[in-house]
Amino acid sequence: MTSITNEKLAQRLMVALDYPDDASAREMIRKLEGIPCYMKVGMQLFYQAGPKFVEELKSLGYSVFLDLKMHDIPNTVKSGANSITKLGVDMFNVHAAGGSAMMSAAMQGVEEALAADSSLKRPWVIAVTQLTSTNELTMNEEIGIPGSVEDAVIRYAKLTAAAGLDGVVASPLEAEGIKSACGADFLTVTPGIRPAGSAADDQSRTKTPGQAINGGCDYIVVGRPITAAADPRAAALQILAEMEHGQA
Ligand SMILES: O=C(O)c1cc(=O)[nH]c(=O)n1[C@@H]1O[C@H](COP(=O)(O)O)[C@@H](O)[C@H]1O
Repeated sequence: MTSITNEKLAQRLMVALDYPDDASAREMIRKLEGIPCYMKVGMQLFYQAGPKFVEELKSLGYSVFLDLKMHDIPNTVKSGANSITKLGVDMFNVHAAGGSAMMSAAMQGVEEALAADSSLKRPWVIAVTQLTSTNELTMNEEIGIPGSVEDAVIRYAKLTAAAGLDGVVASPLEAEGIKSACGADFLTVTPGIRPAGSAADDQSRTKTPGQAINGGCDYIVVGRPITAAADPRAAALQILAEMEHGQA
């Protein structure tokens, strides 16, 4: 049976609270009560529920990944990162496609917030490489990046590491390559997680929770396989069990 107090696993499952309002998100949080996990707040929920909801999650004791995927000119991303750091989140992201000046500016925004308020904790800052919904055909023919997705992801990961960020968002297929290119301590946060037999939905590059953990992913991000399940609590426990035992 899964030990739901296992702190290590608690730091490795991130539940994507992709909901249109705080009431619906709260209902899911209630169903998952006692299950150790990060909570991920994305654009849909944050644009409706805002900083207050982040505060609520923090007061409930959750670690929070604020997934707003910033991608703008360096000065704007620096200011955004500064504001996000003041929210007290544990992790946030930018797009690596914004380039190294933009990513360094994000880090500067974080540092300035910390310098102004010593009670703040430094959040992990990570960069999205190629979205897990992207396949090679789309990347080559629509986005205009040649070569394999893995090569493009690793190129972005190296750029991200050089800019001083803590890690990347990538698919579980690329985690091993990222670790060998950027070092074991460079974080791999991986959506595109689908338990065996579940629908891929709009994800293109997927692995099961067990395969992801075996493949060196540090954190796995799971939305619909938990939130759209008939019994979300059972689905989350099943994923934790698979993570713990490393089953495919
Ligand atoms: O940054 C992210 O979290 C992210 C990056 C990416 O490349 N792919 C991706 O799916 N995500 C997010 O991860 C979650 C995956 O949700 P499900 O597909 O429902 O498991 C969603 O909230 C996405 O916004």
